[in-house]
Amino acid sequence: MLLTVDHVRKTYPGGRPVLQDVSLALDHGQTLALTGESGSGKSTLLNLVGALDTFESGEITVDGQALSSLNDPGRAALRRDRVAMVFQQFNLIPSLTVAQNLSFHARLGERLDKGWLSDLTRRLGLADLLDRYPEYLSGGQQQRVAIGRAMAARPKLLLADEPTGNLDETASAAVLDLMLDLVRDTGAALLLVTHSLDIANRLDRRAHLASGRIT
Ligand SMILES: Nc1ncnc2c1ncn2[C@@H]1O[C@H](COP(=O)(O)OP(=O)(O)OP(=O)(O)O)[C@@H](O)[C@H]1O
Repeated sequence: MLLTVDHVRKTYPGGRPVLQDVSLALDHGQTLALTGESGSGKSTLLNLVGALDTFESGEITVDGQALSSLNDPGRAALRRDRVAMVFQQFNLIPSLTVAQNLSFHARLGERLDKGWLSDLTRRLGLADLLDRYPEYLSGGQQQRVAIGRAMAARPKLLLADEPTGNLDETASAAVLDLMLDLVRDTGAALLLVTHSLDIANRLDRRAHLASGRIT
């Protein structure tokens, strides 16, 4: 298994547990849609898997690494080398051009493969936009850059939090197609949070989060 989430519990300070007892597993190359009501903890779970936040009990393993055993540098290395994230708000770096955004993560991990990057740029339709800054791009273009930035380092696991949530129907369809193609071609696994059943149905499996558990 590439990812296992085993009886994970997460409580934010001063609150009730958001995740009570969450377990799921994802194999290499598999795609899983995570659905659930607003506030059910989907982003929380994604952040835990992406080692952006910690949990109080249970265990998460990513590519054989138990996250509870990692210190801050270990978590940073996991995010740099094996996991990539795409967010609803795109989260591009505004002071960097498209070209610089695209290579940013791969450079950090010293995993920049220029042939792959130019292939990605072409596939994502970004070749004519490389010198632009994010504020001069449409939402769909920004999300294509974010996907390119995520996939440039060839992550084993892509985490996507409502990646089409800010896009119109046409741009959503294009972004989803590109993301699924890239994930399949690179053998990456995908854990994708969505409110859309249509999107969830395009993925291999579906998990629903409610009352702090997968149902
Ligand atoms: N940093 C935080 N500190 C305290 N509470 C938080 C924090 N982040 C999220 N929460 C709370 O945890 C619960 C789950 O939030 P989360 O964002 O994971 O849900 P979600 O399922 O992704 O929701 P949505 O679909 O609306 O994005 C919510 O009640 C939220 O208010």
